[in-house]
Amino acid sequence: MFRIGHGYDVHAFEEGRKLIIGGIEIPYDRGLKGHSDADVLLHTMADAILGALALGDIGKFFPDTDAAFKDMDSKVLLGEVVAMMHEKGYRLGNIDAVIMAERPKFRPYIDEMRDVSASLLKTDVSNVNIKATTTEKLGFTGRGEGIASEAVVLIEKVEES
Ligand SMILES: Nc1ccn([C@@H]2O[C@H](COP(=O)(O)O)[C@@H](O)[C@H]2O)c(=O)n1
Ligand SMILES: C[C@@]1(CO)OP(=O)(O)OP(=O)(O)OC[C@H]1O
Repeated sequence: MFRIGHGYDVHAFEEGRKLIIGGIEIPYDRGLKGHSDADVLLHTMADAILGALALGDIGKFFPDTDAAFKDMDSKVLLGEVVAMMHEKGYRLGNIDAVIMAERPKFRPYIDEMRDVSASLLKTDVSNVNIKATTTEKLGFTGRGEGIASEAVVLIEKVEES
């Protein structure tokens, strides 16, 4: 049995923070504001998986009012969501994600992001697609106020042997 899920997340830029996207640090003059490390891409992937499982969203499991999740490494967050998926008897089929930002240019970092994500998702890298787009200077991403990300995921029930 297959189930699909969708994730969407936004974080505003903030000076004095590291820019962490897809589990890696991207050289840039500012980072993203958040209770955690604000890894908008990994949050989107986690939300997509929770969506496919009809379990809600990451804010339900990792509330931003809980000091335990302050400055949390989002690789840990995604790892926990993947563990939930496995506990429910599903594995990842494939995931397709997009990062929306005017700057920086993500293309040089996409392969490393895919490798890190695939390892967290416990799947082969061929099942993970990550792309980036500007929004042609339109909207909050176009004005350079923040970064948005979206992902669609397919998960499949593991057959009992
Ligand atoms: N932050 C970004 C945005 C885009 N890219 C890459 O550039 C290509 C062209 O972007 P358009 O918005 O003009 O379509 C896009 O296909 C990405 O490969 C990027 O690396 N980082
Ligand atoms: C990850 C969490 C928890 O640290 O905080 P943020 O980094 O603010 O991220 P967001 O996507 O707003 O919501 C999930 C949060 O509860």
